[in-house]
Amino acid sequence: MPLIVMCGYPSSGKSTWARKLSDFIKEEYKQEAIIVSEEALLREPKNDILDDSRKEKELRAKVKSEAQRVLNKDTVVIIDALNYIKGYRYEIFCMSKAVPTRQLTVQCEISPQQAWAWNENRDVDQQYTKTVFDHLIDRFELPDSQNRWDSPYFSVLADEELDLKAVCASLFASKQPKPNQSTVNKPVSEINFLPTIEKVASEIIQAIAAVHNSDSDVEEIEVPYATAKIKYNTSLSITQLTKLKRQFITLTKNTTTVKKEVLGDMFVQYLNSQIDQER
Ligand SMILES: Nc1ncnc2c1ncn2[C@@H]1O[C@H](COP(=O)(O)OP(=O)(O)OP(=O)(O)O)[C@@H](O)[C@H]1O
Repeated sequence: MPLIVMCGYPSSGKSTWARKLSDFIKEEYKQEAIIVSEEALLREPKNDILDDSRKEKELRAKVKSEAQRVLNKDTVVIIDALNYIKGYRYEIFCMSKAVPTRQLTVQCEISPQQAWAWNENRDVDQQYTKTVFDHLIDRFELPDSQNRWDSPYFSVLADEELDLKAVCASLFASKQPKPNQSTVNKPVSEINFLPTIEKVASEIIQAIAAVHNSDSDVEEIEVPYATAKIKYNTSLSITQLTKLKRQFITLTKNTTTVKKEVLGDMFVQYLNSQIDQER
């Protein structure tokens, strides 16, 4: 069943709306809606974790693997977390595709000033410190409805009600393509997935390696099998790129709906999202 990705500044109402959505889905659709809560997975005070990039990364990984554990075709899952990194949201999108299930994004779209005011009114043990709060706001990569992984996209402003009916209509309306549906472009899984993705990803990495070796001063690299370009980052070694290739293959190998024609662009988007996280 589908996945809802909550997103928003710290203290912007994500948990409040996640609970309301979950209740609405249970009441109106008689469906279980599990909330995977970042807060519930904290093993230390949240400011200590969010102030430490290694611990924060571990927390993100925990949230993702918990969502992956409960995500199946029968349960709605709501990820109630900051979800502020574009590349991380893209990884979640790949995870949904692998099930396959539908995914949508709900952003609590309030101003930093409003979020800080709500933060100050919380119980002290739930408050963000000013340093952590400002740091998160600075690094926030807002969702963009033009991105496939942020779409369908819904937002709720500070003084508004989220349109729960519209969210659910979008969530339950569109049926997932059947894995064996016959289409003009065969899904990769039907055309010998592993050799195909290996070949596409390896040739893309070779194109990046060629630029690495030539010492060229470029910002973007054109690669085969993709219309999107790679954002060039000299600090990313070929060993790291090869590791990212393996991660990408693991993420997408159970996918039944991806067509061969889009694999190259998917891999480029994956690499770019990882490169963004390295910056
Ligand atoms: N629409 C609203 N009007 C006024 N206060 C609100 C509103 N929505 C949430 N709050 C308050 O703001 C605080 C933060 O809300 P909530 O926990 O839902 O945010 P969050 O984005 O999940 O926070 P966190 O970043 O810690 O996960 C709470 O005290 C909550 O009661």
